[in-house]
Amino acid sequence: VIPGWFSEISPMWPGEAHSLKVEKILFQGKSEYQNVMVFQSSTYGKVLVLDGVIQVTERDECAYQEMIVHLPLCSIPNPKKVLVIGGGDGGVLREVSRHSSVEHIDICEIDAMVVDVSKQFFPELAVGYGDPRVSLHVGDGVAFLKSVDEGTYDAIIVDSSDPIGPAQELFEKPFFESVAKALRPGGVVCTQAESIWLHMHIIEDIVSVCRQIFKGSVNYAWTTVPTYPSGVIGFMLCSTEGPQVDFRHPVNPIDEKDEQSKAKEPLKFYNSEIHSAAFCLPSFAKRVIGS
Ligand SMILES: NCCCCCc1nc2ccccc2[nH]1
Repeated sequence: VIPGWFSEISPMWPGEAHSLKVEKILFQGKSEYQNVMVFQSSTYGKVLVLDGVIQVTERDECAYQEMIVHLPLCSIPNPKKVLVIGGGDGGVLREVSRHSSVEHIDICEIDAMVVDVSKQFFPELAVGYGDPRVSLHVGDGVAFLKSVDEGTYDAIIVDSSDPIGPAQELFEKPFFESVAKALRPGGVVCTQAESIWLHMHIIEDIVSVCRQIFKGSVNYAWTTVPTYPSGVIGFMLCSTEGPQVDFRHPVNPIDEKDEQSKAKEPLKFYNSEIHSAAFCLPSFAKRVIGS
């Protein structure tokens, strides 16, 4: 261990470790589910770490939060009811609330410490909790989905950590089946779906499960996040049977028309061109994922 540096060593990326220079450790705790740490980095702002894995940094979180939200929500004409599984830092909520058509946002986060730590150290992420349309449920997303009526949501966003730890069940077939049930016909889901450089086997399994369950369309998109190992992370975008969803051509572009977005910081990463480009894959990934 080099003093003053945080190295992200994890079985999720064997043989490599991204490092950030540490100015000061701001919080260290152990919740019911995981170790939680916040530190001030020298060049990426504040950093949230769960069980030794970087979840967000102030400098590059926009690339992840904006894409995981606007790729699904800009692909359907009029999203009204949205569910977020995970996402306890609040960044996803901030992005969903840019859509003026949205009437209600449920968020189910298993770890209350993540919510509290975000409110204390990441105000520009936790701002998402201030939206009156938001209702927070602290608990297991698997159980929450079993409790909702069929066809409740237009969109479900699964902003999970990784299959090692509390989020493990969010990568398994029963969970995807309950997501499909909770969506209306032509509803959409977007899940955190690992890295094509590191996790092609995990992605292959997720794609095959999704193709069995989601009879609309199944797509993989990706973005660049410098503080995620391999510099990229991807998303599964699926729609249920019903009104066709063409994820590659946003029907509901987000721009200044949404008065909510006027009240907010302008988008730093997402735009309609990068939306379409996100679905273009390198050949080694296309062979596995299919187009
Ligand atoms: N909710 C935050 C999503 C990121 C979780 C941590 C993480 N960081 C990653 C880097 C590469 C591939 C998958 C990853 N998963």
